[in-house]
Formats: sequence, structure tokens, C-alpha cells
Amino acid sequence: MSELSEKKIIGITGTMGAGKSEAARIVREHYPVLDCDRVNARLLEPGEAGYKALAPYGFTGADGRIDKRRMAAAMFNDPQCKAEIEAILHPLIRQRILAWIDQQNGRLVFIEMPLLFETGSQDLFDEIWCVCVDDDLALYRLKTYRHISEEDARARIRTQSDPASKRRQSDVILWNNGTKAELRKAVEEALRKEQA
Ligand SMILES: CC(C)(COP(=O)(O)OP(=O)(O)OC[C@H]1O[C@@H](n2cnc3c(N)ncnc32)[C@H](O)[C@@H]1O)[C@@H](O)C(=O)NCCC(=O)NCCS
Ligand SMILES: Nc1ncnc2c1ncn2[C@@H]1O[C@H](COP(=O)(O)OP(=O)(O)OP(=O)(O)O)[C@@H](O)[C@H]1O
Repeated sequence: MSELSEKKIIGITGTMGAGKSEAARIVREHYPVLDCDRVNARLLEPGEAGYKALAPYGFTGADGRIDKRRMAAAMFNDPQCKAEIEAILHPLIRQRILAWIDQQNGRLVFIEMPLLFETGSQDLFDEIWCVCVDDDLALYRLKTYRHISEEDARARIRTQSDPASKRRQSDVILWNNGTKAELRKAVEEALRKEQA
């Protein structure tokens, strides 16, 4: 168990488009799951800590909200800008994760964290599950179902650590090259092992 608490804290990670959210949706039917992309989106809302800290970057649109397309274009075309923004947002995300963990009473809690390894966050977790998919299938799904251009998806994926290294560092591998029903089976099997 983590030194942070008596709970078992499980991280769900994987490359962009691997199916983390899909896996998390199934886990959420049984256990609490924190979605770090949502935590980050919240931090970027007007008045929130991330929004305030990013004011000098001029990403705010006419409606007073951060224009995420503009922010993504800046970040994924300029490694220096990306590093600066991450240095602002990642510690804030970590703070929110710790606060959320503290509020949970259950024995098992899950955190969906895309950049778990990239941010060196392994220390937060008792176990890490990695959702994996072939590269071409991830790009196809992102394009077809999430309407993200292949170019934008590739730009993000290029900056993430490679899937094989994520797999090597994970305790459980959930392959998602098949149907959603097959992913559900794999997730439910992993959950059964936790309950055993
Ligand atoms: C660039 C931003 C504005 C794009 O917002 P958008 O709503 O389009 O995407 P969303 O936040 O839902 O992320 C979708 C996926 O993009 C990938 N991604 C997001 N941020 C990053 C990053 N810094 N590096 C690599 N990949 C990333 C992840 O696979 C993530 O699951 C947003 O992702 C952001 O603020 N990123 C910086 C904070 C961060 O690192 N978040 C991810 C870890 S919690
Ligand atoms: N087995 C599957 N069959 C068909 N579509 C799938 C499958 N798994 C996931 N998808 C779809 O593929 C897309 C990408 O999956 P998902 O959003 O879960 O990935 P993710 O790893 O959370 O990506 P991100 O890093 O962007 O958050 C979604 O539209 C999802 O519904």
C-alpha cells in the first residue's frame, strides 16, 4: 500500500488514444476514478490556479476562456513553451490528485493519468495498469471517433514516452486492439484479481 494512505491506489495510463478513458469508464462502475485530463481542464477554467498562472501566455480568447487549440498548437510546436507550461500545471495537478486521494474512503481507488511516467509520478501508485493499442489503431480511433486530426495526434504522441517502455514499467497490461467488449472483459478480469 502507498505510504500516503491505507488505500490501494492504481494508476491507469497509456499513450494517447489507447483507450484509457474507455477502461476508466468500466472501472468507474465499481470504484472511484479520478481523470487527470478533467482535473487539468478544471484548472484552466477562468479564476482557477492554472488559468491565473497562464495569463502571461495570452491564450485567452474573446470569451475570456483559455483557447485550448491555440494552447495546444503553442505547446506541441515549441518544446520550450511546453516545458514551461508543464512546469506550471503538473505541480497543480499533483496537488489536486493528493487532495482527491485524501478524500476517498474506499479500499481501491483509481487515477487515470496519461503522463504518469513522463511526470515521474510512479511514487503515487501501488500498481500501474497500462492500456495498449497498436499505433495505427490509436490514430484511426482518434481521427474517427474523437475527430482529432492525425497530424495533431501524432504531434502529441511524439512527445510521450514510447509505449513499449510504458508497458515494461507497468504491472498490468490491458490490450485494446479488439472490440470494446473485449476491453471490458480484460478490465473486469483485472478487477477480479484485485478483489481476490
Ligand atoms: C494542451 C491542452 C490545452 C489540450 O487540451 P485538450 O482538451 O485538447 O486535450 P486534453 O487535455 O483532454 O488531453 C487529451 C490528451 O492529450 C495528451 N496530452 C495532454 N497534455 C499533454 C502533454 N503535456 N504532453 C503530451 N501529451 C499530452 C494526453 O494523451 C491526453 O490524454 C491540455 O491537454 C493541456 O493543458 N495540457 C497540459 C497539461 C498536461 O500535461 N495534461 C496531461 C496530463 S494530466
Ligand atoms: N476497443 C475499442 N473499439 C472501438 N473504439 C474504441 C475502443 N477503445 C476505445 N475506443 C474509442 O477510441 C477513442 C479513443 O479512446 P479513449 O478516449 O478511451 O483513449 P484515451 O487513451 O483516453 O485517449 P487520451 O489520451 O486522448 O485521453 C474513443 O473515441 C473511444 O470511444
